[in-house]
Amino acid sequence: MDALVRTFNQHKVLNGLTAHIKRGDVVALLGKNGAGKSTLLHTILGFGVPDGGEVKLWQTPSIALTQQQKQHIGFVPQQDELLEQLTGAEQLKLFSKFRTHWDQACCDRLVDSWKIPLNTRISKMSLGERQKLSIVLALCHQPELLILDEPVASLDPMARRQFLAELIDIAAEQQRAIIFSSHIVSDMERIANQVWLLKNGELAFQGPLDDLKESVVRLHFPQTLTEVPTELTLVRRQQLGNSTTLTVQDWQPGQLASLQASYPAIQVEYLSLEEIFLELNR
Ligand SMILES: Nc1ncnc2c1ncn2[C@@H]1O[C@H](COP(=O)(O)OP(=O)(O)OP(=O)(O)O)[C@@H](O)[C@H]1O
Repeated sequence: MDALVRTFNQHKVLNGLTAHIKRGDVVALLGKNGAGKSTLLHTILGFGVPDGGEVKLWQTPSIALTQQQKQHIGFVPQQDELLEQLTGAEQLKLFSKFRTHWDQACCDRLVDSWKIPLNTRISKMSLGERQKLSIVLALCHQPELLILDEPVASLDPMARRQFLAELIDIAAEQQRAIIFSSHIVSDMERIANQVWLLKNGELAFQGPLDDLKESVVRLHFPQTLTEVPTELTLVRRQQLGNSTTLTVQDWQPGQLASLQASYPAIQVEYLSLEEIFLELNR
């Protein structure tokens, strides 16, 4: 996508986003409630027309994808789009009929291990059962691009783990691109290799997860700092008794040596993705 803009009621929810994905990428899409994650995913899928810029999949604008290209996309929406009046089995049969690459063995395996009650009418299924069924539909037609909008919100911890294991297997094949939004940041940290961090309509960070984890750190000084070293990009300062902690971004490991010249006891703490997300959204 290039310079992508989406505006609702004169508010630019997406304000000029540029990013690219390729096979093997597993992108964790992070952002607070209302940051624009679903809007971005829907626009990538061609469900909404950009107000500026463009999104292309396989060199085709998303809004002009052919039926054949759409066959290569798997999507788990935040709110499922299952047909209430059908049973699970009927829904699977109907969906698979229109998919050229349907993998029945994958479907049987997931339905069995997730104990999806296929004979139950979808309107009577629990939220978690519906979410599992949506995931089966998205995963088992072997899409080249898999887009998951909060796919685990209603899953119990066991099902969540099984789902993540499936996703890790799919990601390991390096044949697909996955974009995954979730508020369970620790899950994303286990499977993602790329991060898009949406904030105020822009990508506050986009790039490899490892780069993000190296660039946002906490520096512990066992003394009260009178001033913040000018070479640091400060995110937050905390004072606890006589020690000072600085959370910084744009950290370069090479900076440590020069800081140690003035502060020999300085310590660097690397953070989890969840902590980084919280720090950058404070
Ligand atoms: N069709 C629409 N019309 C008007 N405003 C919209 C529309 N779709 C989204 N918005 C607004 O755009 C903003 C982003 O919404 P979006 O659903 O993309 O956020 P999100 O990051 O997915 O949030 P959450 O984490 O709560 O699911 C919100 O302020 C929302 O009210």
